[in-house]
Amino acid sequence: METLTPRRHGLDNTTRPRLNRSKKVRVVAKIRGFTDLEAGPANWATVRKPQGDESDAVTVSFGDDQSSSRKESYKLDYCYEQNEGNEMIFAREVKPLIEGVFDGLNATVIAYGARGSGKTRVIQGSDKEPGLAVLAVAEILYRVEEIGRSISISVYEISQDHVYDLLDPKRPAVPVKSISEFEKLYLAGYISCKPMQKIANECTHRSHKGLIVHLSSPSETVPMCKMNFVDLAGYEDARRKSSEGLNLIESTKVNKSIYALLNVVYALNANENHVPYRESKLTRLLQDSLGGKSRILMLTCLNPSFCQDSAYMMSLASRSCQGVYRTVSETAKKTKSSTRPMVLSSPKMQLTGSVSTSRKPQMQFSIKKANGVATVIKQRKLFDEASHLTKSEKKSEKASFSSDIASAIGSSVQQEDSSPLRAINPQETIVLDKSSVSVVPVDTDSASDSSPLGAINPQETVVLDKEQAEENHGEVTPAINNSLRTLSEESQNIDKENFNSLINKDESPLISTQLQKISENLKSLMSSTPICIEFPPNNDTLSKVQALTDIEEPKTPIQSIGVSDRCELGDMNSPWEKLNMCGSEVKKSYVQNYLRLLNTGSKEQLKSLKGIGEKRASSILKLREESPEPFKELDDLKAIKLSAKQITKMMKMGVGDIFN
Ligand SMILES: Nc1ncnc2c1ncn2[C@@H]1O[C@H](COP(=O)(O)OP(=O)(O)OP(=O)(O)O)[C@@H](O)[C@H]1O
Repeated sequence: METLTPRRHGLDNTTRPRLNRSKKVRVVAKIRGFTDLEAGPANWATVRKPQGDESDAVTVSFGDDQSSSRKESYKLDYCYEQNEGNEMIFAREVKPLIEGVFDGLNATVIAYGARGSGKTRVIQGSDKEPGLAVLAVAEILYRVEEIGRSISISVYEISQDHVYDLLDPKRPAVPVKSISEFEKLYLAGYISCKPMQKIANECTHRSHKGLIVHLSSPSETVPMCKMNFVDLAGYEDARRKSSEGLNLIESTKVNKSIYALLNVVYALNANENHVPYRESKLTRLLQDSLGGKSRILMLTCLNPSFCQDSAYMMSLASRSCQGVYRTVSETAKKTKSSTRPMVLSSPKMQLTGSVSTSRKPQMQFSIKKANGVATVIKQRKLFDEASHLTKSEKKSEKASFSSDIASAIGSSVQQEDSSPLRAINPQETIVLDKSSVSVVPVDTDSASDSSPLGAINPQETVVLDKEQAEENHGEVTPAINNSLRTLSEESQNIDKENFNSLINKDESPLISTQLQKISENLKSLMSSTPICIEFPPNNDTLSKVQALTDIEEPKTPIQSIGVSDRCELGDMNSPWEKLNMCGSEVKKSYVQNYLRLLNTGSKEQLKSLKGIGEKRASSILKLREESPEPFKELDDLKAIKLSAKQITKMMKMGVGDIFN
């Protein structure tokens, strides 16, 4: 890369921002240029820019008017197309942030998007085109020289929740005097093989990379200012890969930190009282450059060749503009799964593969142990990997947070109801598998945890993989207790007593029996997916979960979907009620696992199901090509020409088999 001079790159002080940049967060998109292997033009997205008033939002629409019955449109502050390069983004978006940095306001530029969507090319640049970070440092250096201040930089990487200093771990920041010096340090840090990679002897892992430019303070009374550039690891829907072990954990962590960041941006944009910085290492690290009077530029990178993950990222980007713009959806008459646009799909919990049939909590409690690391996370979650809702759940979620979720999952469902009612429903999934033991949430959607109102419906889901379920045959409770003990010992944040008592001894024989039956029945259905059983909640569990998660007792208990639709918490005292409760959970679990199989099973597995022959199996596979998860609820089976009556019959037969 040639040495930069501000003038050569149009960075002289006469280049002033044309737009009013008083907004705290700007969310823009960038459609990357084509690589040599790709051919243009991209026809999956239409960018509509406002005529005249540049402060109006830009609309990006997905789907083809002619062929698709449905079209999704998202509003953002701006969308840069292929022909609009880094220098233009710099002049319009980054330069105003630099102005702010010299006025004492921290700034953060974050590039995020699907894998290969051009994030690095935008932030770091290439031989032909300098990236935003390089252009910004050139500009800052030019200006500090004039006013006698100085800069230093830090370059770091976040991999698997560990932060690595890529320059000099002994020094918090390394002074930089010229752009060539900067490029040498920055690019060297960028391409170096990091500690994690060295250990694994390979350089292919995904990680977030960040640059902090520290601007010295002009006097003791004025604090030092920072400008951050973050190149997030690419989002990838892990369901499409048979991710296992480290890859799956890595993927899950990457995605989670993207959601965590978006949650923070949303909270900041919406001026919420609580901003969930503690959700991830990255947000904690950036906290002082995101909060307060800092300015943020969210740059959603889009792949010009259609990519589902890009579209999904776009829906999230638009979501983080909530409060400023709303997602626009144009839904045509047909709403069958077969016609769903790609962006409808929301990735589900990947780590455990567990299926939750109950309502989505707003605050989650998570205890995880993977690779020897145990952490406890309490999160509010607007953006979530498990943001899937059944139809009936959607109906019951007429509070405003329903529309939040719908937008977050890219759904066209638009709720105008802005009721302030929110619910809190902490859930836990206890996962036992050979490689790791973890207690993780049944990852679900959430809304603001600042609402004073809410329902608490704690449920525990025991997930065993098939083999283990077979091996255990009713040994669930001791196994869980062992896992919990390990977890309790490893985490200082967990009260061992409380945890062990989460398992209600009275229920274990029943659960064990159910587990055994389901295990046997689902054997034919499941190849690798786990089996899921849910414990009914009770008052004891409730208080324990509350104690552990620090969740305030709701002032007004509100019934939530699923278990508590039918009975008050604490009402389930009689064995008959408990049995009923388990029965309903078993049914739900069966349906969810059945749908999961339809969404993931091989053709042969599909054909082994009652009512599904060659033709239907082929049409299921075709639907899956169009949308990664075409079957979200039983109703969706109509897309493969099954009537409601046939579906009910199939389910009855299936559930009946449990008792054969
Ligand atoms: N504007 C562009 N014009 C042409 N090719 C581009 C452009 N931007 C990116 N590319 C190419 O696209 C590919 C992916 O780019 P890049 O590495 O920047 O993506 P990324 O989103 O950072 O990827 P990852 O998710 O793996 O970190 C590279 O081959 C790059 O050269």
